[in-house]
Amino acid sequence: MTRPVRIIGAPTDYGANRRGVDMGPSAIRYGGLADELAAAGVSVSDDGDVAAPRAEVRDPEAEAPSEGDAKFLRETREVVTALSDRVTDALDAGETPLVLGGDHSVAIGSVTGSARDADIGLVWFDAHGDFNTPSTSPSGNVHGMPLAALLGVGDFADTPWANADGLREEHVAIVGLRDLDPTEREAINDSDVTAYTMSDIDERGIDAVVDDALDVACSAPDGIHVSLDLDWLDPREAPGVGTPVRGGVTYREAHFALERVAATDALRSMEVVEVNPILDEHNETAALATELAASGLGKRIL
Ligand SMILES: NC(=[NH2+])NCCC[C@H](N)C(=O)O
Ligand SMILES: [Mn+2]
Ligand SMILES: [Mn+2]
Repeated sequence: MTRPVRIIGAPTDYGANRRGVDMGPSAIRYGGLADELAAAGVSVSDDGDVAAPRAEVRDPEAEAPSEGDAKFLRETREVVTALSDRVTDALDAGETPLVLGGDHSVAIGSVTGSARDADIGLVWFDAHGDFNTPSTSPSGNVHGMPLAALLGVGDFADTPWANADGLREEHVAIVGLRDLDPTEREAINDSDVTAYTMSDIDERGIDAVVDDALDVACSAPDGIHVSLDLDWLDPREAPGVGTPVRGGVTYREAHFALERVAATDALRSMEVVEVNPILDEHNETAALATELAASGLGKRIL
């Protein structure tokens, strides 16, 4: 990893219906991110946070927060639009953007920013498909929708602020699925996205699955974006997440996967999301996010 890394915080919890995940960027920085990366020989700078307006302190003259099928969609749009520009700026400067969430809706900003004028691949490490749309979502929470939004699925067709220009379904791999809503399962099956469940990992091992997923993403010409939702890991390893699901990958499997990411030399941009300090135990999930980001960016044991 020769390119410098630029950290960009996206402190929003609008997509998770307001539950504390907006403190993720602070917790991850506090978990020692800059030191961890520096120790790995990565040159790193911190671009601070994008503005994420607090619903509580909004100008009373402003429009009321949006509700309905997708909660806080207008607020989410504000944050991810700003994030998207910051990510593109980092890439234009020859740096690798590392986005700190925030809930997973921030991926709409990171990936649109990374896929501007570039045909990129995407690996989505997650217990969930995040493939809902406003009309199919059972919760209305936008963090369950970013992948569908980026790909222009269903209601998200022709939503320029949320659709990633240079991203095609053929170049997207989801890894570690174990919790899907019925309509999401259908939409993923109908798409050209490649999806690997925890059963695939049980059967074939993390190495075969991750290598196949990376092949899918790396078939895009301009590098890959890696989106790491901390609920990808088993909740015993990562308790500080809002939507934990039993039966996730282990600590070692997660490091292995991110080391493989680094080995491709194709990493263009990355994000770690869904760290919720309110639900965490002694910041261990934030510290884990820090470690895994470092592995993805080239940290080696030896
Ligand atoms: N990024 C996440 N943690 N997503 C969880 C989504 C959970 C559920 N499928 C929903 O749409 O509400
Ligand atoms: Mn998830
Ligand atoms: Mn997710």
